[in-house]
Amino acid sequence: MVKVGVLGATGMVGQRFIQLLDNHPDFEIAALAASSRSAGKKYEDATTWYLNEEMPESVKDMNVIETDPAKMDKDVEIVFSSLPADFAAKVEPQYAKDFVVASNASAMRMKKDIPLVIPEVNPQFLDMIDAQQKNNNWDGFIVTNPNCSTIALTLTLKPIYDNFNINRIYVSTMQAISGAGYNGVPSMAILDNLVPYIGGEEEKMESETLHLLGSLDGGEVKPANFSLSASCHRVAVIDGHTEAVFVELDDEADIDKIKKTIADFKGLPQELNLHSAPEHPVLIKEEDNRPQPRMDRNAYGGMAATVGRLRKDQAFDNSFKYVLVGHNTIRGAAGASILNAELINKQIL
Ligand SMILES: NC(=O)C1=CN([C@@H]2O[C@H](COP(=O)(O)OP(=O)(O)OC[C@H]3O[C@@H](n4cnc5c(N)ncnc54)[C@H](OP(=O)(O)O)[C@@H]3O)[C@@H](O)[C@H]2O)C=CC1
Ligand SMILES: N[C@@H](CC(=O)OP(=O)(O)O)C(=O)O
Repeated sequence: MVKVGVLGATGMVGQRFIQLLDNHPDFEIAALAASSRSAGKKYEDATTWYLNEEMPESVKDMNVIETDPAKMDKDVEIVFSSLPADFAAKVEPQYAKDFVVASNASAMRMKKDIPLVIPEVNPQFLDMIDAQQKNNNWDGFIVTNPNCSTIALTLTLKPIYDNFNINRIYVSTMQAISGAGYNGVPSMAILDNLVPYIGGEEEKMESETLHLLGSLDGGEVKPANFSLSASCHRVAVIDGHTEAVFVELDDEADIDKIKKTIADFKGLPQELNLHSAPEHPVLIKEEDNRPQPRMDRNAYGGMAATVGRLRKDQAFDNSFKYVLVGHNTIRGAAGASILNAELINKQIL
C-alpha cells in the first residue's frame, strides 16, 4: 500500500478524497492536514461532514495536522491537495521537495513543467516531470488536474478533436453550488435564483481546455488550435455541473458518426484497468430530457461525463450541439486527482 496524505482534508473536496480513498486497493490514508483552526483536533471534531455517505470510521480519530511539509510523515509518498489556490501556490512547491503532490487546486496548472493531466486525454504530459524535478532540484513533483467544468468538457471533446476538425466552440455552464465550497454561496443568493458570474471560471475553461488538447513539443505545450468561448453561471443544484456545448467543425459531419466516436472513446486508464477508471469516460443518452444533474452526476461512481441531446445545429453550417453533466467534486476534483495518482503509481513510482 502507498501511504497518502490529504491537504485541505476538512473541506468539500477534502471530504471527497477521504470518501474515495476509503478501502482503496493501493492507497492508505496516513495523514490529514488542514488550517490552524483544525490542526490538533480529531478529524471528526474538526469537520462539518457534508457528504451523504457516512464519514469513514478509519479517519474519525485521526489527528488533523498543520499544513506544513515538516509535519508530514516521511513514509507518505503522495500528498493530495485540495487547498485554496493562493495557499496552494505557496505550499505545494514546498511539499514537492519530498513528496508527489497530486493537486486539485488551480494555482500551478498552467505553470511551465507542471503537467495538467486528464489520464484519458493527455497522459503524455507526465513526461514533463523529469524536467520539473531537475529544474527545481526536487525529489518529488507536482501534477495537477483541471477545473471541474473544464474536465467534463474536455473528456467529451477529446474524441471529437481527434476525429474531426474543430473550428470553434461556445460553452455555457450551469454550475452546482458545491463548486464554491461549503461556505461559498449564501442560500439567500442562490435560492429562487441564478448567479451569472463565477470569478475566473471562464478564463480557466478557455485556457485549460486548449492546453489539455494541445501537444507537447520540446517540453512546451502547444495549445489546440481552435477558438473556445465560455460563459459560466451558478445554479441551485448541490452537485453536478451541466454544460450546453455548441461545436462548429470545418466540414459537415454525420451526427451518428459523432455519437459513435464519443461512445467508443476509451483511454489509457481503461487500458490499464486503473481502479478509479470508468468503463466509459463519456456516456451518451438518447432521451430528450437527459442528462440531468440529479440523475446523471453519479455515472460510473461520478467518474464519467454524460452527454445528451446531441443534435445538428440547424442555425449554422457544419455545426452540432449537446448538453453534458459531470460530477464536480468527483470527476471534477478529488476523483480526478486520484486517477492521476493511480496512473503515476502504475507508471512512475
Ligand atoms: N468544490 C469543487 O467542486 C472544486 C474545488 N476545487 C478546488 O479545490 C480546493 C478546495 O476547494 P473546497 O474543498 O471546495 O474548499 P473548502 O473551503 O470547502 O475547503 C478548504 C480546505 O482548505 C483548508 N484551508 C483553508 N485555508 C487554509 C490555510 N490557510 N492553511 C491550511 N489549510 C487551509 C480548510 O481547512 P479548515 O477547515 O481548517 O479551514 C479546508 O480543509 C480549491 O482550490 C478549489 O478551488 C477544484 C475543483 C472543484
Ligand atoms: N470554480 C469552480 C470550482 C473550483 O474551485 O474550480 P478551480 O479548481 O478551477 O478553482 C466552481 O465554482 O464550480
